[in-house]
Formats: sequence, C-alpha cells, structure tokens
Amino acid sequence: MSDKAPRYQRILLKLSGEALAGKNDMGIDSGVLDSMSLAIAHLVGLGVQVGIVVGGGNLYRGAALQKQGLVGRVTGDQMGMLATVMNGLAMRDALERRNIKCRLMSALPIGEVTENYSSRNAIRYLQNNEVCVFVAGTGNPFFTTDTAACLRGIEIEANLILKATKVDGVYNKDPNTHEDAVKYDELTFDQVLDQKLGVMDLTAIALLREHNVPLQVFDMAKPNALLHVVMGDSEGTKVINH
Ligand SMILES: Nc1ncnc2c1ncn2[C@@H]1O[C@H](COP(=O)(O)OP(=O)(O)OP(=O)(O)O)[C@@H](O)[C@H]1O
Ligand SMILES: O=c1ccn([C@@H]2O[C@H](COP(=O)(O)O)[C@@H](O)[C@H]2O)c(=O)[nH]1
Repeated sequence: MSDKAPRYQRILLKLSGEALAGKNDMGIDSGVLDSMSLAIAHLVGLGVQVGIVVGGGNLYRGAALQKQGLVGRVTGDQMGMLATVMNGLAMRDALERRNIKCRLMSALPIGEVTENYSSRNAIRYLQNNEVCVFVAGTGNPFFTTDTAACLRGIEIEANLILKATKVDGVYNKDPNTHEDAVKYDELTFDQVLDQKLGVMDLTAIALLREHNVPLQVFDMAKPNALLHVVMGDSEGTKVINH
C-alpha cells in the first residue's frame, strides 16, 4: 500500500447484520467479526474517525416476526432494535481486544449496558480517536438501520457513509435473485430513487440526497475493500448527488 493519506477523515460504516452471520443463517460469525475489527483497527491507525451502525437482520427483523404471528409489528421492531445492541456489544469487545478505544451508544436507554446516544458526545469521542458503535437503530419502530446509519452519519458530519454488505455494489436489480443483474460503478441518488434500487431503503437514500452526503456500497467479505474505499480507490458502487 502506498503512503498516501486517507481521502475521508470521518466515516460512518453501516455493517449489515446478515453479513455478520457469515456463512451461517443467523447469529454472529467470530471470523467475520475478527476480520472486520482488524480492518477497522487499520483505519483508526491511519487517523480515520470511525462511527459504526450495526444491523440486526442476523438475529431479528420486526416485519418477519410479525409475519410469523409471533408478536405485533412494534414489539417485533423493538426486538430487532435490541438485536442490534447484541451485535454492537460483540463488535465493541472485538475492537477492544485489538486495543481500540470504543464507545457503545444506544438510541434506547439500556442502563449500564450502553451509554445514551448524543451527537455532541459522539463527535467529542471521535475527535479523541475513539470508535463509536451506534446501536438500537433510530430508537423508533418502522425504521431500519440503513436509515439510522444515514441519520447518524449526517449528525456526526461524516464525509462518507459506507454500506458494508453481502453484495459488491448496487445493481440494476437484486443480484441475489437475478443472474443477469448488472453492477453500477457510480450512480446518483435520483437514479436509485427513480429505479427503486433495493440495496438501501429509500428513506435512507432520500436523507443522503437532501444532505448531500455520498454513499459507497461494497462487499464486507472482500479483503481490503474497506481500506480501498477510505483511500478513495475504486471499489463497489459510489452514489452521489450529481
Ligand atoms: N439493486 C440492488 N443492488 C444490490 N443489492 C440489492 C438490490 N436490490 C436488493 N438488493 C439486496 O439488498 C441486500 C443488501 O441488504 P443487507 O443485507 O445489507 O440488508 P440490511 O437490511 O441493510 O441489513 P440486515 O442484514 O442487518 O437486515 C443484498 O443482499 C441484496 O440481495
Ligand atoms: O430504527 C430502527 C432500526 C431497526 N429497527 C428494527 O430492527 C430490525 C433490524 O434492523 P435491520 O435494519 O433490518 O438490520 C429491523 O428489521 C427493525 O425491525 C427499527 O425498528 N428501527
């Protein structure tokens, strides 16, 4: 790797819950956690300020729980938000094992397990080179952790939102269900909204368009992909305003 400086000084990284499960159907894969924490530690070593939002799809999704008839939607969404807290606890410990200072900040107050989210405190911690892991999504049902990631990214004044997921970018249709799907290298938010491209929910995309914060979607399992994105190298799909 060259000695050029990172292009982005402060980032918000969205980690998909589903991708945290690795090759399993659900739960947390220790190998995935280990490689993600190593990649994040590398960025911190380069002086990049890192905020993280973790998803919960590897454990619970409110809409799916409601569909099963287990609970109502609001209860299901609360279970989903609590699932993100569990993923966040695992990520915090994985980072701390690498001697990275880390704060776990929750949108829902959970006593001594997490500290309450505050954008002012988060920015102070980031300036002190502490990683902030934001959990419990937005704290409200009927939202997703994609929207939470964009919201937190805007609040902490991140230069880029990174969506680390199981696919290697944004396609013209879902690549998991269409073999002939074609990947984009670059897109505008308007194109994502007009074509209803499903890689991120449309509320999240609309927020980024309004606040003019770029988004990059890339494969969480690809070695060095996170580093390439932060260095400004070509990776995955970049979504911008124009
Ligand atoms: N046009 C598209 N381009 C790329 N991926 C798409 C597209 N449409 C739908 N997808 C799907 O979006 C998924 C990415 O979402 P992801 O797995 O990150 O889920 P999430 O809901 O954000 O997180 P979680 O797993 O925590 O619920 C991909 O696995 C892919 O199947
Ligand atoms: O702001 C939010 C964020 C999430 N939820 C619930 O949590 C699950 C898991 O989040 P993913 O984005 O799917 O990873 C989600 O399905 C919702 O049920 C929420 O209610 N509010």
